[in-house]
Amino acid sequence: MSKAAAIDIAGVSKIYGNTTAVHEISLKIPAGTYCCLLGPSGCGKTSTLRMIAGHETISAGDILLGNTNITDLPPARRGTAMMFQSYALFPHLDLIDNVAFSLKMKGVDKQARHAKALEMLRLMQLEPYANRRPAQLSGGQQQRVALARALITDPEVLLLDEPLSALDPFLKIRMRAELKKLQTSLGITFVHVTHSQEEAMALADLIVIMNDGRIEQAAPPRTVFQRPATAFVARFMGDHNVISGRVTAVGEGSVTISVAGGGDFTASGQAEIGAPVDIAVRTDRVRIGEGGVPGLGFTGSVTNVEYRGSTVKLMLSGAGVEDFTAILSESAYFANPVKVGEAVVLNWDLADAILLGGPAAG
Ligand SMILES: Nc1ncnc2c1ncn2[C@@H]1O[C@H](COP(=O)(O)OP(=O)(O)OP(=O)(O)O)[C@@H](O)[C@H]1O
Repeated sequence: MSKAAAIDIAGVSKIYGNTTAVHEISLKIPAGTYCCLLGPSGCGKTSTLRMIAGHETISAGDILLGNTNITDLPPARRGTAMMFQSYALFPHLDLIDNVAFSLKMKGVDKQARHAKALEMLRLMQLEPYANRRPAQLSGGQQQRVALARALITDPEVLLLDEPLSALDPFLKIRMRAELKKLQTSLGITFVHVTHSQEEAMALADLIVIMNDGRIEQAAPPRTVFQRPATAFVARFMGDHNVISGRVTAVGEGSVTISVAGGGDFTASGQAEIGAPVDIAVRTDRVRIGEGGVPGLGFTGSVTNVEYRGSTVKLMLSGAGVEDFTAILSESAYFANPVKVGEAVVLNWDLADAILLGGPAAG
């Protein structure tokens, strides 16, 4: 196997006619990283992956792999390999010939390419099926063939476009674990496109959250969860309430905001008085039914209760905030069960309310 390479994306844009799909993004992915490009449909993640692969021209900027500028290199000379969403296996070829295909294109003789294909099939625990055709395999096995086929060229970087999207939920979780194991054992750089927050959190060393052709945040999963950089990230990851208001007071490392027609809330961070800002409050850190500190809670009316097994999700509104979510442990909820329409006192700690950057709702 080759060694891993770092990827340096420097001021890269993708323009299709009059659509700018990717706006001058810059990102460094260290060698050997499992990187997930995450974002809603149309945010530009597939265009970014395809530009790294060389399947799409780069409208502006440069992409480097290690020390090599690959911007104008053809796909086969980049040191990357791509695994496609649909696997794109040849139905009339057996697994050996499917896996050996790219070596055949390179003119490698039959004996050598079959030996290498068998080695790849062994790595994927598919050796017993070497003479089968793709239709005679399960979805998970077909995916492993596609992986073997991508890895046969000893890439420094493996690019994966929604590799788990065609699998049923159980297989998805199993294959997710296998992908992680494979990346760890090969040690090469993986760039994996997904629209699933859960998948990115489970797999990535580095999550890159994209929105409308731009990078909102690039950070390890735990940082994304604990310190979302922007309101978009906080909402997209779904573990935070986002409250919009204007700064009315500043303290040592904290700000207090006023919500139009509603309450005042304090959060850690710094901003200028009068600035429109967003703050995030962790949904799992909200307590109910206790007296609290002003600015770190409010009295809300329960609009929905969802039982989720180990937790209970409450939806509330009040103090100018709509659709506020509180995730309580099952025991905390059932110690004091509240019903739709009841008024509930909510509160949290300053550490669980943070000021967000990026464009504020105003
Ligand atoms: N070949 C193309 N020609 C014109 N516009 C395109 C082309 N490919 C993509 N786009 C547009 O560029 C934007 C980004 O597309 P892209 O496929 O990169 O997003 P994505 O985040 O991968 O979305 P999805 O998750 O739906 O695949 C979209 O607005 C899309 O319509």
